[in-house]
Amino acid sequence: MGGRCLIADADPLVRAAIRRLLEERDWEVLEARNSHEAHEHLRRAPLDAVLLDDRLPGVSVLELLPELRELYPHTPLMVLAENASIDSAVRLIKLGAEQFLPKPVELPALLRMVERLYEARRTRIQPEELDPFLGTSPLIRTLEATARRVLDSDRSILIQGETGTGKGVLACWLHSKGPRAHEPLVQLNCAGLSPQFLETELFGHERGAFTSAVSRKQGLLERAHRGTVFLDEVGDMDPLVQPKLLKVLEERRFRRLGEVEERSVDIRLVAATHQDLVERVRTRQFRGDLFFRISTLPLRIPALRERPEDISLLSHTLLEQLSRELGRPGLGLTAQAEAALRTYPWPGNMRELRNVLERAVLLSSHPTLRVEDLEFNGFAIARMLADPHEETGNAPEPHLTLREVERRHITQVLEAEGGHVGRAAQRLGIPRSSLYQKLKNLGISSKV
Ligand SMILES: Nc1ncnc2c1ncn2[C@@H]1O[C@H](COP(=O)(O)OP(=O)(O)OP(=O)(O)O)[C@@H](O)[C@H]1O
Repeated sequence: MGGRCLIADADPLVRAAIRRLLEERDWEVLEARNSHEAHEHLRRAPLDAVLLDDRLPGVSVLELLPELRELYPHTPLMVLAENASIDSAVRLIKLGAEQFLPKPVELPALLRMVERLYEARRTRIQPEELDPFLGTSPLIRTLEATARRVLDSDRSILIQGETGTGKGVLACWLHSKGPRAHEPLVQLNCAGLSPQFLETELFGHERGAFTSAVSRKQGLLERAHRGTVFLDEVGDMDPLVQPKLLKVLEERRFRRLGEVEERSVDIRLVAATHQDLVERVRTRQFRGDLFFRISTLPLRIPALRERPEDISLLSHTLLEQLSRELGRPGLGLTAQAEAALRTYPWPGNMRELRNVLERAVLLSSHPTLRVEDLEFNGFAIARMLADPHEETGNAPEPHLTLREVERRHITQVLEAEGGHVGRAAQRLGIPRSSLYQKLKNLGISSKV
């Protein structure tokens, strides 16, 4: 028995083809031609899957995804993407897409993906059950030791790490293992929020505090009383709101908007950012006093490429979780697939690793995932290994010509930089013009 699926795509032929496919499997299908209609359907009744065209008329999918993710956190959102690059795919996933499928859509792959994600919802492991310290590398061992030391303190914690390293997972762990575990954990992502929205979310407001404040609203701080507030992307917090947060941390008091009386509150702050906050303080985008207040207990999560020795263990653990969730227990990896996973630089870190494995579990039908199954949106990891039948890892490959080594290295760096030639040139330490010359000579396309 299927669930209810919304197809949001302007093309009637695409909608009709997907409708036919899903209805044959007993799904109830709804259609939307633009973002407005998609919102309408979502508002009316719960859905088990949403397929969104990345060029849906109306609001851009980059704005629509975070909105839908926030409003309907448990609905699987899948994007049908035309010409998606690694960069844009990482962005889509980060914004809340569960998966994406390149267009033109392969219908059997789509069906498998929708049905398996639907099944997986029932058995999904909750964030507080995830172990943020998987691995044996000195970097991750040190992180665990430091995190355990700061667990019982009431001081604010600042988690720093690149996108997708698991800052949210670590924040959940800190809450669920600490003394406030039985109190609420309230989360807010500060990125891109206007000062007024951020203020009303954090502090709440009284009725009539501003034109649209038709009723009173309790803020997140009040909801988190005695518990933990997790502020993600704190580096993006609007400078107008920063002094108000500082006051809460220093005095444990705040005011709802439009209220005269102050309220007292007892919270522990866990803040996270992927930005260099010292630099933001230097450029006056972040207040120095707030930085000192929140950074007494800093925790830095290493990027995956800083701890390649952990990737095999991480891959097996994630694969074990995913294959259970997706109803394919016991899936393994070939040695070549494992080598490819170790070789890839993972710009999207744990999120990307999880996504590549999830995609492979969803789409492959082999009991052991092969290097050919590890595909990141048109960029098959297999291509990184010139000869997919040969065992490779981080070890040097003396049989390669200098030209081949150069070609592979440039391709890898370019892919890690999402196809951005300027950034790749910088990383390779050569002028951009020289990199263009090399791309031409070596026959590498800059479009990844
Ligand atoms: N230790 C882990 N075990 C299993 N999955 C993990 C782990 N760490 C991270 N993930 C997965 O990676 C994804 C990203 O994690 P999370 O949101 O915590 O990262 P983040 O660093 O906060 O990302 P962002 O910078 O985008 O806010 C999630 O899907 C999460 O389930």
